[in-house]
Amino acid sequence: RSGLKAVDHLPGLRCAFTPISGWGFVIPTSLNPLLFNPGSNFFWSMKFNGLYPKYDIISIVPWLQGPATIFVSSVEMMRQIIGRTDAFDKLTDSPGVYLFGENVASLQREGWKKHRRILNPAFSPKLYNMVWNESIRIFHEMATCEGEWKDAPVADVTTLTARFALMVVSSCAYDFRFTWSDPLPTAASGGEKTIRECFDIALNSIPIRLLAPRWAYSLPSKMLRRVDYAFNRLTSFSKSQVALRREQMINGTMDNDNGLGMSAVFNTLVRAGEDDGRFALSEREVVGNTFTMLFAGHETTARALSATLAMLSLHQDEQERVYQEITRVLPDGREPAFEDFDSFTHTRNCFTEAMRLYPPASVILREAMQDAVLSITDRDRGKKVRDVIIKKGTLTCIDVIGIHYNPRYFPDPEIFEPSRWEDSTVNTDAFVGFGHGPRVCIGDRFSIVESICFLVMLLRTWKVEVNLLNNETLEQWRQRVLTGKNTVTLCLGEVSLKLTKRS
Ligand code: HEM
Repeated sequence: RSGLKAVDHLPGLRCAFTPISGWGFVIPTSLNPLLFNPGSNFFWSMKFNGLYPKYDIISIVPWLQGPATIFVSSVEMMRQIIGRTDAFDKLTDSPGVYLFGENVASLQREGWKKHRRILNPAFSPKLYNMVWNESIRIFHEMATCEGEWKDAPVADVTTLTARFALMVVSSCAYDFRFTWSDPLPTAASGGEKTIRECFDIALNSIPIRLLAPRWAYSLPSKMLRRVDYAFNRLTSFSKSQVALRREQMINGTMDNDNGLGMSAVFNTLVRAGEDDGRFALSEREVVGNTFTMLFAGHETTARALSATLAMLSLHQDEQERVYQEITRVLPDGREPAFEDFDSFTHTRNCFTEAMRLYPPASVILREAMQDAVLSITDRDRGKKVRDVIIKKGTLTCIDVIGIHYNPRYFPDPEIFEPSRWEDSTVNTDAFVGFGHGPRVCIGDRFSIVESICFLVMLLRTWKVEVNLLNNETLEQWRQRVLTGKNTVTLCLGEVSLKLTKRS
């Protein structure tokens, strides 16, 4: 009853667990008859089933575990929640802080201001220029190591985009350089997992890490030990990098600084760790931010790039427009320069449109910090219907998929139509792929720059087509690949592609 009161009796789902919780993620939806568990994937599956029959808001009130929750899918309500307001903030018990330590993405307003202020200057045109150049270097390395895709189709293009994005973010933001075939430094002693492997384990076991109490790791469970090992190893790797960089700063031996010197993201953090003023960061905060950037900055970009390639392989006409744009901007076949970035407008529209359809960050979470008045809008016209009172402590979710597929903002929302972004009347606020308001993604431009560079480098030389497996039809390929799955980010099925060198 208190849950229903918290959401002002808004209509919606009544179930055992809120889907935005560790249990909501791991309990199988096959137990539905018993628990009515919507499961972690319900934003995706419900978009086809009319999640919002009447208003742009629904409530989820769990009767077993988790806070009362609301989901909103209109720009008007999104602004009230993640725009400039004191009524809503990041979660009090933030999973991000628990997992990584205090960091810019997870802290509530007061703590966050300091972190954002320290990090903002690092995201400069100088950094983006470097992101571009590093993307070219890494792309060439990838193409060589992959044998220029002569022998076989790519079974899942995310294996390429994920490694590419991790290499770009670790090189440009952290100065951790490694090679395509040897992803990250292996452990000094034999038999240990590489940092890259630890990264994969950690990424795939976030719900387990959140659910398992500390004492559980002393149980004889191989799986829990593996998870604990991966997180601990990543922490000690990060700490050792901080110590190394600190020593280099003190001795003046910082030679591999990629030309960014003290303004590089990692150096900015380490230097803040040395400060003792108002803008000082503790070691835990430096490590927390390091992890956050690596996690936030690579998986998301990789998913967005894979979705763009999946769309361009299905829509050959759009790919041809991209190719024509590339040959127009680079008629002499020279290497693209950062100064060309703004000229690749259609390439960028394709990337934005793919991110609209498959937003890697598919929900944005906030908590009501006080009893808050929310003006709710109706589904048909987006007009204000009435005010509701959302009680303090309610979990508030911006349903990014819900907004991106809301036909009021994007007519024929299911259709991949990059040219809709050429229309000056398009509501750009309805694209929430990188968030909105003061907590908007700090790495949005970073990610767009590396992605456009990747697409230009790939599509100028290779034609990308869908690769049908085991006699499947194109429709079966669509079903297999284009069904969103909510893990930590929204991902597609394995995007299998065929790359043919253009003559
Ligand atoms: C396609 C790629 C990316 C997507 C879809 C994405 C998405 C988002 C979204 C939706 C938010 C807002 C979260 C909220 O309001 O609660 C966010 C915040 C953030 N992102 Fe990204 N991001 C991407 C790339 C990156 C990159 C490359 C970096 C770093 C190099 C990065 C670092 C961050 C950080 C630190 C925040 C927290 C900002 C703050 O709270 O002040 N992201 N991102």
